[in-house]
Amino acid sequence: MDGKPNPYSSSTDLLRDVQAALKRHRPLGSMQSNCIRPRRTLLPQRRASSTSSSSSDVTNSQEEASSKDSLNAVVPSQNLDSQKKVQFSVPSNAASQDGKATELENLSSHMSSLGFAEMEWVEGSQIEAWSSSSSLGCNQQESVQQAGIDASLKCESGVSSVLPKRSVVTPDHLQQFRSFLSQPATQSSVVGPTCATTTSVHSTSAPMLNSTTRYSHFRQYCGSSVAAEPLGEVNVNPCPITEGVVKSIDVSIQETNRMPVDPGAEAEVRASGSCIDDAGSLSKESNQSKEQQGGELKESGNSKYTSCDDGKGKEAVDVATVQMQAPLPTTITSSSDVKLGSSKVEKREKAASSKGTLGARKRTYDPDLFFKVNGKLYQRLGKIGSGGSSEVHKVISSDCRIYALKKIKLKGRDYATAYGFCQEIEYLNRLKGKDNIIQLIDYEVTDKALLEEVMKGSFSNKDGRVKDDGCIYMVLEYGEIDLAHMLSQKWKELDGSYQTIDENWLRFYCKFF
Ligand SMILES: Nc1ncnc2c1ncn2[C@@H]1O[C@H](COP(=O)(O)OP(=O)(O)OP(=O)(O)O)[C@@H](O)[C@H]1O
Repeated sequence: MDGKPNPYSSSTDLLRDVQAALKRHRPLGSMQSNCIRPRRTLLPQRRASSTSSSSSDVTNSQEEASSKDSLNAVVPSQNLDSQKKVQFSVPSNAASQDGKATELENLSSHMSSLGFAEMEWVEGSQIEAWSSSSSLGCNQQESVQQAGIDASLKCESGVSSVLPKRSVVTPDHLQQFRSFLSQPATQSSVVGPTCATTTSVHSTSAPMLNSTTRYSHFRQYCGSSVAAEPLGEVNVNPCPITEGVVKSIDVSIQETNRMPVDPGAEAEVRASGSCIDDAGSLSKESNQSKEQQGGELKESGNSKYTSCDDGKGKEAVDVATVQMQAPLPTTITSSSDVKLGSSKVEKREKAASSKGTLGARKRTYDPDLFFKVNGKLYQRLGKIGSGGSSEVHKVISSDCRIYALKKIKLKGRDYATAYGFCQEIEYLNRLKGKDNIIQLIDYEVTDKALLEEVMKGSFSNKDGRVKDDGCIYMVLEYGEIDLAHMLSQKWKELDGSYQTIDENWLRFYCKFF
């Protein structure tokens, strides 16, 4: 036919070749899944014919072609278009697919002459699919140039991973592709995941994102709320952002150092200082007032800090109060100044009210809970015992020491008895520093004239009685046990027996009591 030598000498050879061709190019719809393998054996031929495609490209293209075959088999209505597109795409690829295309052309012509019309469809669809898929690979620059497309842009923008899935490259597709390429590069990030990082370059949301990120960095590393800088500065270059952060921090620090000393704060400092003094004296009197004093000290420390950090040393703040200062808050803004102002007023009112309360408590205390001896308060912990004219209580002092406080009521007693009670004080004073003697820590006789006579050794008012509600307070060392308790316990142990207390035992313990 057409004057060309007929390679098929007989119909048997022709049929054998046709069967071989059918095996190689049978549509996937009529084949089992494992029938794809013989087609892969043809890869060396295609690879040899292709000068620019890599092995991976060919493999991918072939697989795409297989899927294309199945698509064409399922949708035969596209057969006519496919045949047309074969004529469109084959010439561009025929040169590179020399052996394969020639063989298929020959087969096609012979099959058509023999009336195998379907063979032409299968062949055409196969070639079209193969050529279309291979022509859309990243390295198939010939087909890409035919479409007027830059292959590098296709590969970089990730189009290569999308287009091969399309059935055929039609003019509409090419037009869409051209319009796609004419769009700004920012949208390429939407198509290809590899360009996603470039989205923020032209994104309108990027400034907000950057400023937010920068603000969070401020909060994270500086812990201060600094006014946001203009967005333009932020988005031009990431480096200035860092500089801006540093500058802003410096500004905030300078503002901190330049904070003027508030006269009100100074007065507050002095007021809190005097309050400390008062509280210091009160701490000796009451533990409750001491707790309040601690709260007062904390407040004064906080309020004092802003005025003391001026670096000029104007404020003569004692070391103790400075050590109690709270850490400097890094947030210094106008709003914080307003808050500081209001807090100062509140603190002043609070200090005034607390000072009034402290003054009231300074004068009054619960006599059932506290004993006052020579201006010192002792809190009652419990009653130890009682004697003929007194009662002894276990107490704790302001320096947290435990004592025994003996209280002798003088009201209504005759003067001679009261005089005898006061002599006990004199004797204990004489035994100060002696071993095995309970030490007298402190004492107070409310009737000062009585105590003076006792100390002088004079006794003028023999028939008189103590008129006032006088008491004798004696602060003693606290003894765990005394001889009386030792003897009572010993008698309990010997109760019911005919034994008596061992004299040696009695001598031994009498040395300690
Ligand atoms: N310093 C002390 N430490 C511990 N307990 C004490 C102390 N002084 C007294 N007591 C206890 O208090 C109780 C009463 O003591 P107090 O001195 O009043 O007793 P008294 O001397 O026997 O009586 P009075 O002296 O009135 O005749 C005693 O039983 C004693 O156990």
